[in-house]
Amino acid sequence: MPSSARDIAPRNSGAGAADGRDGVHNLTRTVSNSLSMSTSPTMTFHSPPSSFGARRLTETKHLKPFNTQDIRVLLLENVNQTGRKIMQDQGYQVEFLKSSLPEDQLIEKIKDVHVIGIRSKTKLTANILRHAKNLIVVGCFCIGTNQVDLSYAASAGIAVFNSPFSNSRSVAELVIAEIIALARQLGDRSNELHRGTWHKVSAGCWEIRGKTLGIVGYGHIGSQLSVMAEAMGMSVIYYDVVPLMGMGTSRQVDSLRQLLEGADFVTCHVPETPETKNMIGSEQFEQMRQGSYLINASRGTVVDIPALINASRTGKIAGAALDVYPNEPAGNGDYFNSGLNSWSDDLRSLKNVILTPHIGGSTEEAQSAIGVEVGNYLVRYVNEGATIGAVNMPEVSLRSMTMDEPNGVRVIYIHRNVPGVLRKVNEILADHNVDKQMTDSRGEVAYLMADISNVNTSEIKDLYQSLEELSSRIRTRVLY
Ligand SMILES: NC(=O)c1ccc[n+]([C@@H]2O[C@H](COP(=O)([O-])OP(=O)(O)OC[C@H]3O[C@@H](n4cnc5c(N)ncnc54)[C@H](O)[C@@H]3O)[C@@H](O)[C@H]2O)c1
Ligand SMILES: O=C(O)[C@H](O)COP(=O)(O)O
Repeated sequence: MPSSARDIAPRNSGAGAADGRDGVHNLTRTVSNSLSMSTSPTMTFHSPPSSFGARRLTETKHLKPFNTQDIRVLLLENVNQTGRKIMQDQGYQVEFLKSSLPEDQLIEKIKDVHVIGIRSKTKLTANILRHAKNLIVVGCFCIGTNQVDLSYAASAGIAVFNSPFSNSRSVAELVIAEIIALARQLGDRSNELHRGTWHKVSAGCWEIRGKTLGIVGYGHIGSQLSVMAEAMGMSVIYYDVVPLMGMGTSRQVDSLRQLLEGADFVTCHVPETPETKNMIGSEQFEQMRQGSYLINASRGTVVDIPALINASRTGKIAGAALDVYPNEPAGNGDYFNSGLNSWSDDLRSLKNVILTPHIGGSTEEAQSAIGVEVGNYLVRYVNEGATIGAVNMPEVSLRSMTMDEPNGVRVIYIHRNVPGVLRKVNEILADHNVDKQMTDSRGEVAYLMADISNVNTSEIKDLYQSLEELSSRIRTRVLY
């Protein structure tokens, strides 16, 4: 892969001479600058000279906009270096922080950036996103997207991407380890010997062969786990809100109650939603088998922790493993001593309860794969406007920008999904040759992408302004 950053950088200074669109370069800068003050940030890029564009498309994964150095990226929560490198290689200005940020600091930082990369801790609420005047895209370098107000982001023209399954295997493997660790009380034995006590015991310790695993939420993680558990001789039942084909000989049950009554180990793999909040509470612990085990590596809101403490004290459950908690801290350091949760001391005092700091997806393999996947989504969105993989926008892509066409321009128009918009947009585009166009909607937001050729430099500003003036507009981008 050629180093496109070096190919392009020198042309930045002499852009006009190289691409023959000298006047446009300055004009577009003016448009961009004035717009960056408005409530509707728009970014307009310069393409490389057309004679290079087509070649670059075949040689690199992404078409590189001309002024990549203008793109400002904020990466929080120690996003893997693979993702960081992908963006640095594009020439973007990348700021990297190891932890999340408190709301006030995040609001200050987010005002300036075009791209933000986060993991599960950074809450991007509507209140925070309202300040993100230049932001065009959010990358969740993880599976969960519950930390982002997805519908607000869409309504503000901000696309959100995640990595839907790159850490699924890591989570499933952790859960397998926990099933055995709980069955054999490994955590307690290890702690005892660390303190110097030899406590050899078989009472209450079991093989997992022949036991039943109940999986709540049979998605990417649940189904991986199902295969591994059966390979170790367990029977698997699962409960999910949608009918799903079971792996191996696993079997779907009709209700959560049925699962709880039939499983020796219950493990949760559902997303954080209003329906899954406290999904496992006092009533559900009552329905579980005497001496069974609970594992939660999904989200902290799914299990009612005081109810779990009670179930453990009464002996209803013989053990539990928690990887996720309500109110997780922004970075490494104090948690249970921080006074965030009233139940911390009670939880810590329980026998055969394994507590891990949200490490389900924290393996070298998973983090590196997530960095590559989300990094590529972000670059493709910034450079080409492609929304394939977005979790809050319709998925739209065209095969390539018309860089080999004379004066080719890509128009991206994110708009409210109301009648009559396409007619108005196409009236605006009517004087040009529309080579390709695709549009799709998702809920209240629609996304239109059109590649048009033969756009004279003097026409670009008018084209942009005309689209901006339509009442349906959420965001206009013109890439060229
Ligand atoms: N501990 C970690 O580090 C870690 C890592 C990755 C993911 N996670 C969490 O695990 C969750 C699951 O991950 P996944 O990749 O398997 O997700 P997924 O979307 O592939 O699967 C989730 C499943 O839950 C089902 N579901 C949704 N609501 C339900 C309900 N109310 N009752 C029953 N089933 C319901 C869905 O139909 C789906 O099949 C993620 O949302 C994330 O929050 C945690
Ligand atoms: O949603 C996820 O992928 C997991 O919860 C992992 O989150 P993390 O990247 O913050 O560890």
